[in-house]
Amino acid sequence: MKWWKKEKAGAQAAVADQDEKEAAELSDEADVSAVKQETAAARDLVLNRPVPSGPLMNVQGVVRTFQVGGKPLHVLKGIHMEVQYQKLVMLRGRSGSGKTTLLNMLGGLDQPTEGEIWFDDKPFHKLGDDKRTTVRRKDMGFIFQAFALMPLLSAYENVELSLRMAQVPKAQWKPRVIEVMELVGLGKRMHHRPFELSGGEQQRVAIAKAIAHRPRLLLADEPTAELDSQMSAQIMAVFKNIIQTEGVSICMTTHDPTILEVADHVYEMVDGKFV
Ligand SMILES: Nc1ncnc2c1ncn2[C@@H]1O[C@H](COP(=O)(O)OP(=O)(O)OP(=O)(O)O)[C@@H](O)[C@H]1O
Repeated sequence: MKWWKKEKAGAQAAVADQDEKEAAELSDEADVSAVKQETAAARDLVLNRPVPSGPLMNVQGVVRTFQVGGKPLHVLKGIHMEVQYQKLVMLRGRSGSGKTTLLNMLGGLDQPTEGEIWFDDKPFHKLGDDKRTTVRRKDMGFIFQAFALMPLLSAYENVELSLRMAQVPKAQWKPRVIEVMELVGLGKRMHHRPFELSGGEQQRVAIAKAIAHRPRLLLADEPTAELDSQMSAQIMAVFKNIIQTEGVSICMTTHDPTILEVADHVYEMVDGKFV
């Protein structure tokens, strides 16, 4: 497991005990239909956001060099790319080509040695740690190869946890969790725990969790790597659906040539550069 995946899992574990208690307090008797209307209104607001003509994310000349044993290791060697609003972008390349390193930059989990990353017309590469964390929590969602779900919490509670972490007001949790679980096709299985769900279903819970707080950008590192071709196709169908219904943009890495056709744009990475 890569370090930033561990960091995220650790942060979630720290609040898990408290979350389990609070999740138990949720009552099924709440007036779901009234709050569902509020949620629909919030979604309309998101979808009616004006879509600017420029890209959501613009990467210019990004270089990332690590120092390994006192020697420079050049992993990214001048990356230029764009993620347009409400599009699906794939980063394809062999293991070790630098895809995850680039995804870490896009998500603000690491910073470029050189170059610029503009997010929503703001210089993301210039922000300090705190401001980057704020942008990440509010406007970005992450999906990982290992599903990063809390095993003791139900699918519902896992998604609710992400709303708590994004500091979404508690009154919105229930309708929003139900909405995103229905969106990923798990409306009838949301009270199951991860071990009671298939790999594809667990990944759909992870998607629900990543989009629940209405991010603008979804970053996914090999989201279909552990799935068979049928489940991978389902995940890609969910991605296409949430671009339409949630107005999100997606950037994902993949090794899998069979899913490339659903991308709006594919960047092929070889040894730290696009070809
Ligand atoms: N923090 C780091 N310190 C030193 N080297 C690193 C660091 N992070 C990544 N690397 C190196 O950068 C190279 C690219 O790694 P990266 O994980 O980005 O590749 P990848 O294309 O995502 O591979 P995979 O598909 O296997 O995940 C590798 O040689 C890796 O060892």
